[in-house]
Amino acid sequence: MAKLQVAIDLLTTDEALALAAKVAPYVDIIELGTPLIKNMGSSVITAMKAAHPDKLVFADLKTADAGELEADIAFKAGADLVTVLGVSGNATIIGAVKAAKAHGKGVVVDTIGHPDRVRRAQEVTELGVAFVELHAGLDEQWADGYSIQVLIDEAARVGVPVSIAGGVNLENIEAVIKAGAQVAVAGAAIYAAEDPAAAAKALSEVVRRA
Ligand SMILES: O=C(CO)[C@H](O)[C@H](O)COP(=O)(O)O
Repeated sequence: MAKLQVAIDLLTTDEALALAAKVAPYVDIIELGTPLIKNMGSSVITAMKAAHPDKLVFADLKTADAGELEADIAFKAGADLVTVLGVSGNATIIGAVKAAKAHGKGVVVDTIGHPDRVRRAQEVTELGVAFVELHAGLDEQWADGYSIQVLIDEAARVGVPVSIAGGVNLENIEAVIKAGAQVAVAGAAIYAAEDPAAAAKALSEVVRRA
């Protein structure tokens, strides 16, 4: 069954824990955003895993180099999944996968900024990653003419396990899942909602139904 991942793009551990407490009943994966980890360090990973041991904690490291070292830091802190950039070299991804195997955890490759997300997703799947995130980042989403449909079309033809991130919301999440994404990632649609718990609940109901 497909999963719902909340991306917590807030800036402090207290804010992240407060949001997670509201939305945890409705999500499968709790993502700690890159700015949050940069601001708070790996202690936010430890705090989130301690608060939600039954959830997968996803550390959005966006590692570009020293894959084994950075992944090891996050796994030791309590992460279940870490991200490595698809634009980095295979050696970086292989290093992170080595750390994941040592800890019994997983690596997700984030295709942000890659000119051919589908081809890179297929390539890196061979390296033993858990799944690949077809991702349009915040800056790309804010550019004129952005549509999540491009990610939905890519998911439909990629043929390897993927998540989709880049403006997932209640209007498009059904199409995201129906395109074959195993995980739908929702950030602003939850954390910026007036009632984050209600937003997460509504998204999760579509994911379970689709
Ligand atoms: O990793 C990210 C930005 O780099 C975000 O967490 C991801 O894009 C999901 O957030 P949103 O649903 O707001 O796009």
